[in-house]
Amino acid sequence: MFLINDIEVIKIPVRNSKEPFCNLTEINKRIKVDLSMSQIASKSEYFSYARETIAIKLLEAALLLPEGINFYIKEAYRPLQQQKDSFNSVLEYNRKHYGDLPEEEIYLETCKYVAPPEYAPHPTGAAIDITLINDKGIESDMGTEFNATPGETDNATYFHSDNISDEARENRRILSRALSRMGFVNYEPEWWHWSIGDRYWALLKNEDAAKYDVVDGNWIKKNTCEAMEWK
Ligand SMILES: C[C@@H](N)C(=O)N[C@H](C)C(=O)O
Ligand SMILES: [Zn+2]
Repeated sequence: MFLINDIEVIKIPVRNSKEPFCNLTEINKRIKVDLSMSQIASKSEYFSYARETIAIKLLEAALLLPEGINFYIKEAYRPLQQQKDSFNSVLEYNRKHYGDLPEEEIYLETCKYVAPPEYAPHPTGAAIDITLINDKGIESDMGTEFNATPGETDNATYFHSDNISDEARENRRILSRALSRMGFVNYEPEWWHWSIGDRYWALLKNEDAAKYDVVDGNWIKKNTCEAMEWK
């Protein structure tokens, strides 16, 4: 398993595709978005936007889900400043919590949970944080809360953790089967984090480069997908 800051990941070049962003709230009723934003730090108006390829592949994946089960997006695009703030605050927390560990290990523990801003996929529009929800609005049991940390869950946030119930394991399998078939890759320390087109994806898929560079909200505003007939 690679961490998001491993040398094999960060040495991958980035191509800077000009691919537009799509609002994931507009795609299909099988793709729902947590509009409360209550479990994320970002207040960005573009938190539900991702690159067009992600939107297209997500739609295809949604149609593979069992009847009555839907995708539930928690966060997609995240501004770079938010990524910096989150990384620094988790690093600070870990310094207090794991005070007796060497700084290098504290840094690695932080990278399991939040990517260093220099290599982070959310500010490029390549990553989504996603879970499952039924037609009655009840989220599936995935074994941990969304955005729990490996440290506080005895590593149960790891996708392949054996430290979860059979039901949660089956729900993770449902999530993975649909997303993996459409080309998404998972970040193993977080069952909810999936991407296409970032460095992590390029490494796992043997691609010679990542597709997307960091953009800001002004760029997204000028480069949104044409309203298309998704459904
Ligand atoms: C903080 C969590 N939701 C997340 O997105 N982690 C990954 C590793 C990231 O920051 O890209
Ligand atoms: Zn994520």
